[in-house]
Amino acid sequence: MFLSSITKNGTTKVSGKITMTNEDASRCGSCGAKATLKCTACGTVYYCSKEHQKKHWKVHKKECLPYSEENGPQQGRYLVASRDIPAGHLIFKEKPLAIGPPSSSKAICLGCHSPITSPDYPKCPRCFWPLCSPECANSILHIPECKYLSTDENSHGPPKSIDETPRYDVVLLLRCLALRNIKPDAWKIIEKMVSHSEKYEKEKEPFHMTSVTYITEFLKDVCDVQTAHHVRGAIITNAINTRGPQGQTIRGLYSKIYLLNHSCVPNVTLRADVYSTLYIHAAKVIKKGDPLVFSYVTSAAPLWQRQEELKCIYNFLCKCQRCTDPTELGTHFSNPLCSKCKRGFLEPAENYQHPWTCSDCGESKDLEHIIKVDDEILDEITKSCTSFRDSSAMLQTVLKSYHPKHYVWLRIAQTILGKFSNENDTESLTLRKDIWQQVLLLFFKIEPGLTRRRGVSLFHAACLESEIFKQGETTGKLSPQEQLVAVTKILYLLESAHEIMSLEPPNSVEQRWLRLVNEEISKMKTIREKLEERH
Ligand SMILES: C[S@@+](CC[C@H](N)C(=O)[O-])C[C@H]1O[C@@H](n2cnc3c(N)ncnc32)[C@H](O)[C@@H]1O
Repeated sequence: MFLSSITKNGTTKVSGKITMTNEDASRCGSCGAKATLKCTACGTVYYCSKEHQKKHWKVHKKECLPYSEENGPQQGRYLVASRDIPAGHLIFKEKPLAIGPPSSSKAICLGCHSPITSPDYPKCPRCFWPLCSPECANSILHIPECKYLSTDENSHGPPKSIDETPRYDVVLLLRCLALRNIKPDAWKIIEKMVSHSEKYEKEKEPFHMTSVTYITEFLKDVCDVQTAHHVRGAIITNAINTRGPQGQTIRGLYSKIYLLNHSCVPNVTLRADVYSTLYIHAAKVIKKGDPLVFSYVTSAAPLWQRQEELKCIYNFLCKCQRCTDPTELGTHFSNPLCSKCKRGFLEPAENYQHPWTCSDCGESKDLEHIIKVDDEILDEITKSCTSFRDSSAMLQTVLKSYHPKHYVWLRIAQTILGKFSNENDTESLTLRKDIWQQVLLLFFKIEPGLTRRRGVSLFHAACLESEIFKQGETTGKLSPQEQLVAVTKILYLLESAHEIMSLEPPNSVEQRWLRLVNEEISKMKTIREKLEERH
């Protein structure tokens, strides 16, 4: 028959685009009869025969998703590209199953998620939690948790001020639990999520325990302790942070996005609109069979910081291409120069915590020592960053102890760029532009492709080039030919930034970047036209 090989998750591949499934029989997408074959590419549509699959392809190809779900012993379930996906392609977008404030938040309205800034905020008449207006007490968003929160007879839960507090952690937890009755299908997905709750329970992690104790001991009839541990763990492991219209942080759980596994060399990007709909794009060309991965932690953190966070929150050791290469893809992002021979770099063995050994002379140091030296240097330089010229001289000094793509260099570079963004003499502009270009080269390695970080860096580099061009134009230092070359370079940078920024979803806070890039592009095009006319 069609059978040729067995895949990891117990399905049997056939030539072409169809798979035998040993799941319960479903209905044929073409005729509605009982079906035991399913589309291999997306795994969502079933067929009773190969012929009916062929017949249905005209309709299905418009909806056939470019990914499918797989399962592995180490990494659990994950999504895999079922065909080659071009860079920038919108792989899918998804609305949240449930949204709520992050685990720790300043006062935020539970009816509409607006930040609350006045200490005289209105309170919900039933549960006494802060709102932005009395009308929000009856918002659809607030009703589900209000039912539970209002059983807190002694008002242990409501925040007592507008300051940041972890009390908001329970809100999303209760909204998820409310789905058991409101949306049972969504609840089934949450039940299946990885939660690592045994770990949180065993370690008695204080934030976890406080929320679980509150909803099981102070509120009536919410759920049993095991369910509370699971849901709280599932939120911590799977929720994604987004931003509301006023820039406020909100977190949400999603029905497919949670299946994206982690890599420190991501190939997809997540972008959100203000309604927390997430857009998943290919950051670069993704080959058929590649897992779809994004980074759970910031790519700008050194190896040990990324690994500790992944272990502590997500309970695994990352074995991605970047983490297993002792030079982190040739960047030496976490490797200091050996202080003994000054030729080699200190590199970790398989376990990042083992003594780090010089690649040239074999000298070794403990991770603790490396972190201490990095912290001291960062502290000293950040404190003495008082003038732009001194700071950029320090950036050069740092290169005596670190590679130009090391994270200590990056942190100092970012501090300088932030602190001296208004220094506009030609020398400072040129130095800042050079720093941005080095930052860009680094991100090209650690956050490659169509990522927002690269888009923003390209835009900043273009704006500095543009400022230098304008000063050269005013002082008459540039010949018409040199002007044309400079404008062409600026337009190239801006158009590269545009390619990335155009992936920002409609109704997103980040659309402002796209507007800025578009404005600069049209200004530069007008200048180029005038120059070409003169030429
Ligand atoms: C958001 S979930 C991803 C989906 C998950 N694999 C599942 O089966 O539901 C995050 C969890 O997946 C696992 N995971 C994600 N990326 C991994 C990786 N690169 N290596 C090992 N485990 C990984 C970890 O258990 C992590 O806590």
